[in-house]
Amino acid sequence: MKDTVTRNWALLVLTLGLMLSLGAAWLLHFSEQEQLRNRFVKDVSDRSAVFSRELNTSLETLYTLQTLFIGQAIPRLEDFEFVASNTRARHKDIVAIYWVPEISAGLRDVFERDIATTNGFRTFKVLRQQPDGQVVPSDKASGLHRPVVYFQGELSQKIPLGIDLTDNYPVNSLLMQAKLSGGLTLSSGRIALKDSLLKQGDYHSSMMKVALSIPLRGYPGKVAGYIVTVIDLRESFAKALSQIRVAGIDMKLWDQTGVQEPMLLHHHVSRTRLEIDERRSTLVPMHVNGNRQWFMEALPTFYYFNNKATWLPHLVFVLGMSLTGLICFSFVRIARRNAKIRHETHQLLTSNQELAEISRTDALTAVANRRYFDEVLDKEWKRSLRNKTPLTLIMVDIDCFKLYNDYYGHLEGDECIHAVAQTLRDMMSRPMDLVARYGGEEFAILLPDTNENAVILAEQCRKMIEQQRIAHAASKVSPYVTVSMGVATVNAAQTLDVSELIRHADRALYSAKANGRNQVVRAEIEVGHGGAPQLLEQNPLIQQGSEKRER
Ligand SMILES: Nc1nc2c(ncn2[C@@H]2O[C@H](COP(=O)(O)OP(=O)(O)OP(=O)(O)O)[C@@H](O)[C@H]2O)c(=O)[nH]1
Repeated sequence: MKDTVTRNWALLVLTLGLMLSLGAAWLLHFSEQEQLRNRFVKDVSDRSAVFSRELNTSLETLYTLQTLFIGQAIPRLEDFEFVASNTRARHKDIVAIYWVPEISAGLRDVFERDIATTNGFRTFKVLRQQPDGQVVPSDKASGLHRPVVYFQGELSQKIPLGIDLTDNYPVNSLLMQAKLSGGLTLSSGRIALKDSLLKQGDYHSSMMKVALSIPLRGYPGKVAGYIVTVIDLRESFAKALSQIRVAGIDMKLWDQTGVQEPMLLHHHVSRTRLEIDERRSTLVPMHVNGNRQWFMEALPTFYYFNNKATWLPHLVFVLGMSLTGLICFSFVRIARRNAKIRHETHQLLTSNQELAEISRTDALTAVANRRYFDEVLDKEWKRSLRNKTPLTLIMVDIDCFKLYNDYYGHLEGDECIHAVAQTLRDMMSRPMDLVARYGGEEFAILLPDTNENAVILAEQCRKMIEQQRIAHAASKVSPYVTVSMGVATVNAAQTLDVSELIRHADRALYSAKANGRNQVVRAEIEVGHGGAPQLLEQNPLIQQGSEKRER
């Protein structure tokens, strides 16, 4: 029972410990992840801000090219190249710059001549691309021309000078939007100028490009123009990211202007090149000039979070479980120690009981010894006094026992004493009746709450012993072992001493002996006015044994 309680308590402590440890570890992990998440959003916002700033700075520098057209309608190639190459030197993400004037077909000849004259060219022609890919001088009679006149940039971006961009739909629409907005205008998505024009060449599809235009005014005859640039977003990213060292995040730049499907402009792959944790991606709006809605999508790799997560939640869990284990262990140890103490106490109690039993038992006869008899007599006497109940004492003595010893020897004598004691004990039916060895071959029987009728029991005992037929060849009374008994019954009184009871029972026994042994004699006692008991007569009313001998 106690073991089950201990086990249940230990289980309860274990369960609570497990729950608390798990809870604490989970809370810690959760708050740590929350912190990492916030840090991630901050990192992404920082990147997006730096990237926007870098790109805007590059775009804004294009306004400087407008200075070329102050005070003159057609700048010289030399001047254009100087300003454009300086701009590109400062902004590595600008890979090419074009000047694209807008002229009416009627003014084409004048314009071609002015370009040639301004730059000392032998000739300059506005070109158009035929369906077979061949480039020929334009023969358009009406409408507008938007030819590429000056170019500064990487050769991979170079297209034939003079080519009319009105034939190129995506670029042409970009120029018209720029004209409408009157400011910086970003193209929708990527436009590969050269591919669109020639459908051949050394264009690198991995290069992400964005076109920008600035409307220009001033040419006689209401001619406007544009500056178109090609921006390598990879460079813009690289430049921006070099300022913020955050590893483990993939970035995607999306254009979501108007209602169109989001268009992927650029995908920056993290240097770690590890697996992406899509669930934690986040979108950040970009603030880039050019009338477009761009978004930065940040996709963290598992590395980003795992690398920053600490071992603290694990440590808390392990420590919690260790503490729980320690408590359980101590609990079980204490319980075991208690069980051991309980067991030892029980053993001690049993031993004490055994010792007490031994201390009050006569070793030869296994009935109560004299010491215990005295103890019980005292208690019963007091009880008799309290309850006003009679108390009877029977003194028993084996007849002619000296002769028995002499005849059979002491060992046989011991056995005889043992047999008589057992017979007397077996005759007692009530648990409170006590048979004790009073000394030598003499016994005392204490019968609480018993009146003079005790002589009947005494006589039955006497008979029973005689009927045992224990041979006693030397006896003067009978061929078998017999006993004489003296019975005394009193009602305890304050004035009476317990020794009186013994004395009267002794005297009655003496009478039984004197009267010929093998008989029961009852002491007649009366308490006088002075309180002293008096033995009125010793009544040998119980007949002697049937087989008598000469004394
Ligand atoms: N074997 C044995 N003998 C004992 C023991 N205790 C006392 N005796 C003997 O019991 C005898 C008692 O004898 P007595 O008191 O003279 O009386 P008795 O011979 O029985 O004669 P009556 O009592 O007059 O019938 C003595 O010889 C004791 O030695 C004992 O434990 N074992």
